[in-house]
This record gives sequence, C-alpha cells and structure tokens, in this order.
Amino acid sequence: MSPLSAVLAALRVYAAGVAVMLTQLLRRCRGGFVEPVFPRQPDRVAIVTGGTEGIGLATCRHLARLGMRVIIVANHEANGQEVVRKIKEETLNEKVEFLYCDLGSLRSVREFVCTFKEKKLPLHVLVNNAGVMMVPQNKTVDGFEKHFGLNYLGHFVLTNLLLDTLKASGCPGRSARVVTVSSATHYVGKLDMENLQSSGSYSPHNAYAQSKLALVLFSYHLQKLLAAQGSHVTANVVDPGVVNTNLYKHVFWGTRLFKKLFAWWFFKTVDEGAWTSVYAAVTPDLEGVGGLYLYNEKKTQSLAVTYDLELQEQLWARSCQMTGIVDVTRDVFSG
Ligand SMILES: NC(=O)c1ccc[n+]([C@@H]2O[C@H](COP(=O)([O-])OP(=O)(O)OC[C@H]3O[C@@H](n4cnc5c(N)ncnc54)[C@H](O)[C@@H]3O)[C@@H](O)[C@H]2O)c1
Repeated sequence: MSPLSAVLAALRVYAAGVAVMLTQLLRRCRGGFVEPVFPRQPDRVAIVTGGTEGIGLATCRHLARLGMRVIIVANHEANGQEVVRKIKEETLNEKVEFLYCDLGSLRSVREFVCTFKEKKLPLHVLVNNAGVMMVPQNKTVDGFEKHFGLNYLGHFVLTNLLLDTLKASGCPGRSARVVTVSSATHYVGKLDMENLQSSGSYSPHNAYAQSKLALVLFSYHLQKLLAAQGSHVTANVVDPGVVNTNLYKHVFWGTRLFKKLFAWWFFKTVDEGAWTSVYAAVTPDLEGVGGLYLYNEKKTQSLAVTYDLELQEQLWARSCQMTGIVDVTRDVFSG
C-alpha cells in the first residue's frame, strides 16, 4: 500500500468513526439508550472471547445476570481470575469461569478447545468478541499479520473447532448461536485477496478494517453452511457502535484526548456497547434467524461486497488453507 493510500485509509476509518459518534450523540440528546430486557437463560452455556475487558466483560456480566454458565476466554490469566471473582460477586452466579486462550496462536486456540471439550459441557452461545485495533505492524505466533491473524483467523479456527459441540447443543426451537463482533470500520475496509497479510507499506487502519470486513464475510458464509447442513445453529454479526474502552490505546493521540474529554457524549458506555451482542445471543426474536448484521439491536445492511457469495467462498477456502481447517464447503454445497 502506498503512503497516500495509507493516509486515505486512515481518513476513511476516522470518517466512519465520526459518522457513528454523531448518530450516537443525536440518540443521547433524544433520550439516550434504553436497556433492553432479556429472558433468563438458565442451563445455557456461553463462551465469550475477550471477556476480561471492555465490551466482552460487559457481555459476560449481562449473560451471567441472566443465569447463564459463562466461560470467559482471554490471554491474561491473572486478569481473568480477578474478573471471574468480580462477576460472581456482582451477579451471584457461581457458574462463571476463566479459560486461557491466546487468539494470536492457533496452537493455543486448539489447546483451549481441547480443555473446553474435556469438560463435556454443551455450548449454546459463542461470542467472538476479542480484538486488537490499529496495533503497530506485527505478526501472530503463526506469522500472520496481527489484525488478520488474531481478530479474524483466530476466531475462524475457534468457531470451526467448536461447531460440532454447537451443533450437538442446538435443537429445534432453541438454536445454538454464534455471535461475531465486527465494526462500522468494515464499511471502509478493503479485502485484498492477493495481500491478506498487508505486506508492503503497512496501514494499521486498513489492516483493522480488513479484519472486521473478513469477519462479516465469514459470518454470512458460516450461516449458509449451517443452514445447508440443516443444523440448529445460527450465525449473526454485530456492530457495537463506538464504545469507551481501552481498544483505542494505539490510535492517534488527538483521538485519545478527544475520547478522554468527550466520551460521555460521543461514545457508548461498555454496557450500551454490549447490548447488541447480548441481544444476538439470547433474544427470542432471533430464534432460528441467522445471516444478519445487527446494530443497535436491529437488522441493518452491511457493506455491499459482504453479500458477494463468491468472495465469501474464496475467503473461507483461503482461510482453511492458511489454518489447516478442513474445507467442507464444496461437499456441502455440491451434495
Ligand atoms: N470499542 C469500540 O468502539 C469498538 C467499536 C467497534 C467494534 N469493536 C470491537 O469490539 C470488540 C471488543 O473490543 P473492546 O472495545 O471491548 O476492546 P478492549 O481492548 O477493551 O477488549 C479487548 C479484549 O480482547 C482480548 N484480547 C486481546 N488480544 C487477545 C488475544 N491475543 N487472545 C485473546 N484475547 C485477546 C483482551 O484481553 C480484551 O479482553 C473487538 O472485536 C473490537 O474490534 C469495538
């Protein structure tokens, strides 16, 4: 990517963020966000990646309050145990635990899945929430560009390895659900199939937006696959809005200052940011419904290219090649 393209990518990402913040400000002025009410979820099991901080932590707290068994997954053991203690204390739900997984290491993802499966638990909700944003150029343990490797490929492998448990746990009228957290930046993302690793001149903005665009394409293709297999599992993608979290630690200092001064007006709180994830995870309105892009607990359109079936298939096939996941897509759709 040329330096000019990198600047344009940054401007596109900031423009997308500003547009969302202005709509959030308008909504706050008109009375703000009203907490949705969800039915209790006893006997349901959820895994939430990145559940130790920000939107993921708020998601775990909501699900625990609804009576779910919640498995918090992240790459900081000490943090994780502390978060478990706090959530148990706040929600009086004892069925909350932490399991280590570094989504930037496919080996760690596989080890996590083995540990989880040894527990012989069902799995009703998988929230693919963890992420990093605009980090300096860096690679995951497996040599993938950090955003693409961690935000996208880590969740691609995790979901694929948990599909058998999700399928066994869903039943007619009570589907299991995969909820994947994307972002409004996907609207300005470009998926370069010839350069998924963002090699050459690096744009952290483009790399982040690309990973979030890949997650939308992945979620739609997953839904198609699950429906074709006649499974009782659905896949939806959610956009939390612009939320006041630590995700912004690598952005331009002026943006961090703006966030510090004006977050109350322009940013959602972590609870508000988590509502769409929780909605997708538990609302009866979405029973059996998948393949949606949800924003503010409502269905909305994602970028036009995300509906390109050929691109969805190409990305899925390439992701399988990159990670060693068996590509069952062709057999399912041809048979
Ligand atoms: N905050 C926003 O405005 C915003 C906007 C749109 C989308 N999102 C998305 O929401 C999700 C949550 O973001 P957040 O704002 O709560 O950020 P955050 O930085 O507060 O939390 C990120 C979480 O991801 C976990 N994580 C990071 N690297 C990991 C790794 N290698 N392995 C396992 N876990 C890892 C962290 O431990 C943390 O729990 C992200 O996917 C982000 O892209 C956030």
